[in-house]
Amino acid sequence: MNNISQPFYTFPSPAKLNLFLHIVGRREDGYHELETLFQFLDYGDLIEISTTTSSNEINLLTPIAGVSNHDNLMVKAAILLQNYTNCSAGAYLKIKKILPMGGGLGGGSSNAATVLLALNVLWKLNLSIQTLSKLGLSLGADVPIFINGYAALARGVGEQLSAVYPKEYWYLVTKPDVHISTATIFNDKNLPRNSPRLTSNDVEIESCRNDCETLVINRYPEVAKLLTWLVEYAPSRMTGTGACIFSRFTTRKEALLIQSKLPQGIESFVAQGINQSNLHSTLAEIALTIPPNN
Ligand SMILES: C[C@@](CO)(OP(=O)(O)O)[C@H](O)COP(=O)(O)OP(=O)(O)OC[C@H]1O[C@@H](n2ccc(N)nc2=O)[C@H](O)[C@@H]1O
Ligand SMILES: Nc1ncnc2c1ncn2[C@@H]1O[C@H](COP(=O)(O)OP(=O)(O)O)[C@@H](O)[C@H]1O
Repeated sequence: MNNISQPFYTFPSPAKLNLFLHIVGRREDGYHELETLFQFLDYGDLIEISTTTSSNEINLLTPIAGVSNHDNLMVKAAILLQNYTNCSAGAYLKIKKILPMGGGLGGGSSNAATVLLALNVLWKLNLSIQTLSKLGLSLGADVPIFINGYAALARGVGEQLSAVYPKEYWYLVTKPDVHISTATIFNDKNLPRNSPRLTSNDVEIESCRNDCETLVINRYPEVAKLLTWLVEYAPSRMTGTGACIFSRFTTRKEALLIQSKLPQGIESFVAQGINQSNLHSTLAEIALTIPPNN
């Protein structure tokens, strides 16, 4: 039996969209240099955390199918933070997984960022956003944007962030029935890697693109078919290395209408693009409720 005596606190773990994604070069270690515009969605997973001082174990009470607890980015994030700070406390973690995995919505990275930020508060570690971002980057290239919590134009592998304020449209997000691995796309010899670098941060999203999209369309007919269907209704583009596609609408009502017409069997949801992650307001609220000697 688990001896859980402290309350569980609930934290959101939102999705991200890459409103565009340009590949501008490749580093010597093989990683690609990107210029990508990140915005959050008001939609994502929910993570519950309870801390303990009676053991330093990290217990994930809700395993994710297909991911061993040992490999789960939530567990890895908690252990990384413990080791970095020599923290002797432990934690119980639960997740309500809502985001599709491997869809380019950044769910795993978001989960890692939520655990880092939440345990920093619950364990009272007081690490800065900069330090947490650096730690998070070792878990995945998308972790720093979720730690940062503001929409941003990202350079490097996604860790050099400049604040931007794209319009907060409504999106219909659809998932073709394929799993695309980030590594497979980045390792493909046909991936274009030489987009010109942006000359300013003030960019027109419509005139940009996702440099992975053509390759993915050529390799995965399910993605090509769905994208061809969606562009008849709204501007639509792939996020990350796929396979999810986001279609842009001015109102929620329009997005819901097209969702109702989707071909049968396509997983989808409607959400609003937001320039501040909803995790950060929750963290501030919870920080105020934690007793000083907890
Ligand atoms: C492409 C993006 C865009 O936001 O998102 P996703 O499609 O995964 O959501 C990210 O850069 C993905 O970041 P993340 O999913 O954290 O990637 P990682 O786990 O760090 O990397 C997986 C593998 O992809 C390759 N990789 C990743 C990022 C990058 N800039 N260049 C690469 O070449 C490397 O081979 C690496 O081993
Ligand atoms: N907590 C987690 N949530 C989702 N995926 C995880 C998690 N921990 C590890 N993973 C692994 O990370 C992979 C990428 O997942 P995810 O971040 O959702 O996709 P993407 O990088 O395409 O946005 C998954 O296929 C899974 O093997």
